[in-house]
Amino acid sequence: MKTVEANFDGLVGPTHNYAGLSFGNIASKSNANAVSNPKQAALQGLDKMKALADMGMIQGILAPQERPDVYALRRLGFNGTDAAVMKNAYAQAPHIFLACCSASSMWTANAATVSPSADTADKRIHFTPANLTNKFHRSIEPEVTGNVLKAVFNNDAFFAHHKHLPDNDHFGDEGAANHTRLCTEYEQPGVELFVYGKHAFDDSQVKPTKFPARQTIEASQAVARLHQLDETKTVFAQQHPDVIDAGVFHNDVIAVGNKDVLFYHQDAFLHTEKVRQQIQQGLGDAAFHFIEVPRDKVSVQDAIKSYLFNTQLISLPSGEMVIIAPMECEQNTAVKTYLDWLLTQNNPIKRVLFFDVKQSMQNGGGPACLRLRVVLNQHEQQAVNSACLMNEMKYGQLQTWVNKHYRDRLHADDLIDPQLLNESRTALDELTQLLGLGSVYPFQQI
Ligand SMILES: NCCC[C@H](NC(=O)CCC(=O)O)C(=O)O
Repeated sequence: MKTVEANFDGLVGPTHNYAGLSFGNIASKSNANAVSNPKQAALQGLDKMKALADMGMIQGILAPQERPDVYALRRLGFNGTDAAVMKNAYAQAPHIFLACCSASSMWTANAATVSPSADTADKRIHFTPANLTNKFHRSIEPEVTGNVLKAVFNNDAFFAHHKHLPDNDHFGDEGAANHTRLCTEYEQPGVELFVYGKHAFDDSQVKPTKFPARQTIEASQAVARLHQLDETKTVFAQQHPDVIDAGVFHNDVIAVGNKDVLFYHQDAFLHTEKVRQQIQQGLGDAAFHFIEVPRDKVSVQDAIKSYLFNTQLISLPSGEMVIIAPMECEQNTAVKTYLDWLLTQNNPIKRVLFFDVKQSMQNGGGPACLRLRVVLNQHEQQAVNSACLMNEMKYGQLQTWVNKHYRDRLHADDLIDPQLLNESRTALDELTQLLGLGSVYPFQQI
């Protein structure tokens, strides 16, 4: 068994909806109040997972969270039965209520930052759940995310789990969406690239002025310390404030890397040349491919609309590198022309495959947002909870599970239906059995 990079995708939760919760994320804002289809969203996600498993990739499944989050609503002063909590919250504070209903844990690129054992001093894989402090609806994810990760990577000899960083904007952390690991072979020590949006403790540094910078350098540095990374192979790069202001709310909307390739937009970083030098230095003499997409071929606007960089750049078992892209890339002329040209060039990327993840895209989440990457060597592969891995049987079971429990139409007004909470809890209880997770949800622990 070779060392490989596995993808753990988030299962879309039964309350998937469009509430316009993410200021700075253009798709989320422009689809606010649209009617969603949780069933279709979950099935689209499963299809992508199954397709990657069929290509010979290790594909994992991460369980969604319990929503509406009545515990958060109780902390905010709503009381009575669960039904009363939901009804009163919706009547008195609809925005808070909707935030507590979001299925946003589906975007597991924001679940945690993960450092492979080849990069860490104690040679274990390190996980730090992201605190996601910048958005209230996401800041209520990290506890359960930590529970789920511990249930999937449940072996202290191989996996080290940290608590999320202090819940404060100074340590705003969005996880793997702002973290890329580059290397020659997965089992070799790599360079870990952390991309941040602002300095929290130094006002003299530039930062975006229109939209929030969700990740601070102080958070990235803390994660690097916790993960015991080699300083000579750790790079901190500032995302260009102008692209954050244009709607690039995470680095994975403007750059993606895999092995010896960094595929990024010309405007992604504030000091591009320095980033390139530091990466190259960290990797020593090894040949590296910087694929920079010029703005005159693909504008930042087209990159945001199509999610060209929110693609998964994966290495198949054959060694061939392919791009897993959303359909929107095929439909955007500038992007499709660029991709066709890219495949004719001398670089490791050989194919592009297009997937329909529209239900997720409408909230600003492309294929790469839906997955958390975990490099696993042979022993680590055996230590993972195998019930969380995708295969023919698991695919069938999960499809049946979704079809049984999920609605195919959900509007904001439907979210106060106490029946939806019951349906979700019944579904999640069954899911924890299917995935062998034990009790990870608050409703299972009371
Ligand atoms: N990595 C992609 C994350 C997308 C996510 N969208 C949202 O939460 C939108 C939810 C809504 O608007 O209903 C976010 O912005 O963090």
